Amino acid sequence: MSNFYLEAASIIDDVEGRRGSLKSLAALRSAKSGIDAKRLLALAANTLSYKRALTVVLDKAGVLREEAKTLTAAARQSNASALSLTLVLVHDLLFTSRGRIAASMSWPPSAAVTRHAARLKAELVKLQIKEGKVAIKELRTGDKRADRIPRWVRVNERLVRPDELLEALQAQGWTRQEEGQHGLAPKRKSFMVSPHLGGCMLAFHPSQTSNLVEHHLYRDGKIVLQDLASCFPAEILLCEEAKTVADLHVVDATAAPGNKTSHLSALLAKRKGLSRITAFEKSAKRFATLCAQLDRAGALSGSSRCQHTARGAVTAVRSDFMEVNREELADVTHMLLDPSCSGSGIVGRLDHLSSKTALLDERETEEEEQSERLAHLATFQLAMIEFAMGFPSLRRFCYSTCSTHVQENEEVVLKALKTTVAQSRGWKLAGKSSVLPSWPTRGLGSECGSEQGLADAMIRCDPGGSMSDEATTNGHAQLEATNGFFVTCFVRESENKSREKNRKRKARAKVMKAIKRQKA
Ligand SMILES: C[S@@+](CC[C@H](N)C(=O)[O-])C[C@H]1O[C@@H](n2cnc3c(N)ncnc32)[C@H](O)[C@@H]1O
Repeated sequence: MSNFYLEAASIIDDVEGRRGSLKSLAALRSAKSGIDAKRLLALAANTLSYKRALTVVLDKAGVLREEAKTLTAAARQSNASALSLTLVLVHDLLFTSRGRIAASMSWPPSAAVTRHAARLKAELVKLQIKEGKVAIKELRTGDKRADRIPRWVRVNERLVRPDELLEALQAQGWTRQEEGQHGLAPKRKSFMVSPHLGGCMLAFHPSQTSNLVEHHLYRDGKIVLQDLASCFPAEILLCEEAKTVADLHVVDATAAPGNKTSHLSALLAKRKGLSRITAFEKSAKRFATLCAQLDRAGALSGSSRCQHTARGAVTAVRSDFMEVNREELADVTHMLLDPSCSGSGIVGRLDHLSSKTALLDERETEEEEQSERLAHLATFQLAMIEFAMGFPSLRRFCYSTCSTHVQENEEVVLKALKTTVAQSRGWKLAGKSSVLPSWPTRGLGSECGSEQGLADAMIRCDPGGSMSDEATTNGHAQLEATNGFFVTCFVRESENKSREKNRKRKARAKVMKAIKRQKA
């Protein structure tokens, strides 16, 4: 137990010293100590999100002054700071219902903090009164937008029908809440059904995440915890093909951890006609996760859980997508391209907590680094799109990111449309009518010049929800709250049409050249 607090304290110090992200540091410490990474991550993240309030309470109660010797000596054991160690202990003393700290009372630092329990609790109440915060969670300085986003759950239609699943949930005491009933967000023991994506997306109260993860429906792969926005690419990619019987070969170019791949698979399983998916992943570690997720979802080709239908079965390949031989994949008709990105749309990342304490000159360096990083990512994203555009039989592909940056979104897409391969092969953006027209927030018009059609062909989800007028009037506001996301869909004009367009473009260029020559 004592190790648990020391490791969590060290993670906090390392995050604040910018030596890595919370997640990666928790994984590292877990590998070294054998302590569950999720528990470490939860304690470090929660302590950080309450750090401001905890520091005030700690200071007023004088714990660090009075117990400096004990706390400093213990913290030194793992090179953690006495402050971070005290914060994690006080966090558990004040905020965990079962008082986890009681389990380690024989450890001097736990005993030292517990000696001040009454004073610490009194200071916490005083702070709540002073700041007018009725609930303790209002003292958090974390990302408030996270509270607005429901815990989105996708019904895995490969293994269960939505009506069957709703019945199972209701039989287990969950109630279905209609939109507008008791406000705009799902209550604790209820769920709502999204008006988007044909009834397969359910919104739960965010506090239900751990209940859902432990639920057998999750373990059996019948539900997938997946953000609403993250389900748009597969839906948009296949919406035109839902009723056709044409054979499809779909590629997921950058697949792990596999949420979008398993969604693709579920959509294809419902469709008539032959279909298969090839999913590529470059990283060995993430490839293992991909296979495990696909297996649980009953989508991994050849696995016993995938036997009920071969339609939409996934062959997972550990490979760099940019090195595949496109001629060997000459029958690929559709593709998802969801490359690595900055992840700036993901709500709840605590990176901002440490940036608040950064010195000004550090911040300037950071901005420079950030713009370099974005430029690097955008170059890689554009290269991926260009590579995809060269697949011989590709008809339609979706490009998506969980970034809010224009550089990774509108800018990359507009550059891609101007590339030689796009022009020569007739790639353009699919119109709004086949790109989830019901979704209210679209690409940034200011970035797309005068062409409103282009912006409308793109979807943007604002982190934490758009609060668009339409959403608010329809009572959907929280039912449209997602992480930040961007998606658009490229389609290929028919060969003849694109050849004709090319011919005209060349003819125009020739005339322009002749005019210029005459003027000269
Ligand atoms: C944003 S994540 C994909 C998330 C996934 N689509 C999902 O919804 O679960 C990007 C993934 O692409 C992988 N990746 C990056 N470059 C790649 C490449 N050249 N070939 C294959 N995979 C790549 C990364 O390792 C990472 O797992």
